[in-house]
Amino acid sequence: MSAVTLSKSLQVALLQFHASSDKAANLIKVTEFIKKAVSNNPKPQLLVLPECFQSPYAVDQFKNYAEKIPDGETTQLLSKLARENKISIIGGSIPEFDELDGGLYNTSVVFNSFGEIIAKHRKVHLFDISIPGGITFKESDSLRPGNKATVFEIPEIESKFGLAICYDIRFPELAMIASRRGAGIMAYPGAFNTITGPKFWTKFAVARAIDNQNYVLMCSPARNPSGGYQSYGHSMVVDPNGNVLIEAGHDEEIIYCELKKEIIEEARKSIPISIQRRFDIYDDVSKDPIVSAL
Ligand SMILES: NC(=O)CCC(=O)C(=O)O
Repeated sequence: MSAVTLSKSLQVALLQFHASSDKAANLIKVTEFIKKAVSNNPKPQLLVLPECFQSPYAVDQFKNYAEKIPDGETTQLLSKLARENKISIIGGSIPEFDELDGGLYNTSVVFNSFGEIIAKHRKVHLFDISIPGGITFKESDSLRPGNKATVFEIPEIESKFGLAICYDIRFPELAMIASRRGAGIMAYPGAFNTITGPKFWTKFAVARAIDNQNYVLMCSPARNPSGGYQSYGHSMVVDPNGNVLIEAGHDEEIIYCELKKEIIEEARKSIPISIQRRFDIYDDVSKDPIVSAL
């Protein structure tokens, strides 16, 4: 495992708000939430947005909100907001239209504090489920899956991250790959719902944190009673020992948290699972996967 890359202390903010069917209003809302978050004292160094923050979370709607990246208006707006506010942003996710292959993807774009795109993750595991009497959802009806794990570094805040989207959290490999490649933080923009959220959301956040002894950031849309898909909310930050440091309710709010490098180091030193792996009896998933930032 590479040494963990995290500045001594990092201030983060998770912005929990809901989207409506009005894209222009959604872009105004994200602008307002970012302005509010950066005016906090202490000012956060990194903002995390929710999954699908400029569109409804609906398979038959993604095409109507999809944009090219980087040319689309949402990517341009986040770049400008990152630059103007001198802040790094993990840009939740938006439906992306790729004109080269004609596909739609659920894509998260990351900006440094100069507004430059430094990472892009396309949701790898699509949310295709059917729970009798509960919820049926089939992202693959309109989306294509991404084909790589995403690990990136933000030099200005001296931190390395893994990035994945929502349902991706059910597959521990992406977080393992990131942590073994030096990430101290795993970020998941995600929109669990009122059926699977209460059962699984916190458990997965804690599991991915303990598996890898890293911080986990989960940023959800707020619940929107007048919308269709009901997001769970409960954005949270979990520390490397599996403690939930802060948790939102299900309404719109911003939560702030300080992440500390020494907590990761202590967790990994005192219970050194990271160096006790038995790759002689099972494979190291971080060895030759397809990984990149962009
Ligand atoms: N947006 C999603 O991928 C939802 C995932 C989810 O709810 C789950 O239970 O997993």
